[in-house]
This record gives sequence, structure tokens and C-alpha cells, in this order.
Amino acid sequence: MIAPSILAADFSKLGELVREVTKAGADRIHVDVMDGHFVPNLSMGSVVVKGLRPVTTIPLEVHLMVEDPGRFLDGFVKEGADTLIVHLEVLADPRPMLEHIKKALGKKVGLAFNPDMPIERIEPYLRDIDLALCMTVFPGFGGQAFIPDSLERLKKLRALVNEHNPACEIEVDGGIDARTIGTAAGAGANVFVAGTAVFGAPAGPAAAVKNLALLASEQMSW
Ligand SMILES: O=C(CO)[C@@H](O)[C@H](O)COP(=O)(O)O
Ligand SMILES: [Fe+2]
Repeated sequence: MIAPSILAADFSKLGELVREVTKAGADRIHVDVMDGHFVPNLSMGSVVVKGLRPVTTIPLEVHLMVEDPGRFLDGFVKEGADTLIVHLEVLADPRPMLEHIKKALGKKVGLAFNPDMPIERIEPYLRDIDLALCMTVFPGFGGQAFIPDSLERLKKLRALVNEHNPACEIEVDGGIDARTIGTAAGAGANVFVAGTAVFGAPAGPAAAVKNLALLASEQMSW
């Protein structure tokens, strides 16, 4: 599954671009939310989800790179978010929030973690989540290079997911492009966030979505 990240889109044409990737077969839209504290950058809030909701029928997933995600969940749900992804780094006890998103808010829940988080730390929560978001760059900015060590981490994560909750999706985020998507897929990922490789593609976003989906599907042998 391909999840174009709108962080790399031309915001003056956001609706048009989201319609284009939807038509090209994108599976979901990835919305990067940054608070300037958890990551050294600011991005967008629930108003963007509100604007995009009528534009596309595919799910909108919200990647909350914020210190205090609990403050913002209701607002994103109200505007039409389908999946809420929170970072393990900011949660002393993740379970209450994971359960709140799933049971009280009735939304899909993702748990994200940075490239320096030991994979074993995710294991206790795999049964509680719909999606494990393995950062393949340090969060905060688009256009960074995929961290090669991520491949070994993905293999470990795939083994743990298969053991505890095979329905849990493994999403990769950061530096995913035509060169890296195949190896990430081969190592165990099945959802691919791509910002620059979609919205910055010389051939255009539609062609990029189709090409990335093809390259990923050829390598998913696990
Ligand atoms: O969460 C983030 C960055 O913190 C990502 O979702 C980026 O937006 C991905 O951008 P590319 O690396 O694909 O350009
Ligand atoms: Fe993201």
C-alpha cells in the first residue's frame, strides 16, 4: 500500500494533488503533524484534514509527531481522520491511549517509533495496534535519506508481527523512493509512506504512485 505524504506537496494545489494520487491508486493519504517540540519543525493541524476530507474517499492517516498527542485526537477525529498514529517516545504507558483511540474514538491506531528505538520495545503493544510505523529517518523533515540499518530492524519487526498479530500493518516512513521501496518491502514492510518520491517526481505524482506500488509488490515475499 502506498501512502503519499502531503508534506512534500505544493500546498497551493493540495486538493488537486490529492485527487490525482487517489485516482492513481494511492491507498491512503499521510498527514504529518509536527509541533516544534517533539520534532524541530512545525507543519499542519486538523484544518488540513477538514479541507481534504471531501476531496478523497481513501483513508486519511494522521502521523502525530507531537509531545502531547492526547490533546489533539478529538479534533482530528471530528474533521474526518481514519487512523491516528502516536509516537512511543512520548508515552510513558501507551496502552490507555491506544485503547482510547480504538475503543472510545473508534479509529484505527498506529504506534510510531524512531530509528533509535529498540524493536523489542514495540513487542508488548503489537496486539493493541493496527499499524506499526517504523521511522526510516529521524522525524521532522521530508526529503531525508533512508537509514540502511532500518532493513535489519524491519526483519525483526516482521518476525514479531507475524508471531503476535499478523494483521498488524508495518509501515515505513522516510526516504522511501524507487531505490529503497523494494528492499523495505523485502524486509517486511507492507505500507509505504512517500512524500518527495511522489510529489517531487519528475514524471508526476500519478506515475510515481503506480511505479512505487509495482516495485513494492515485486519484493513482498515474506
Ligand atoms: O514523518 C515524516 C517526516 O518526519 C514523513 O512522513 C515525511 O514526510 C516523508 O517524506 P519523504 O522522506 O518521503 O520525502
Ligand atoms: Fe510521517
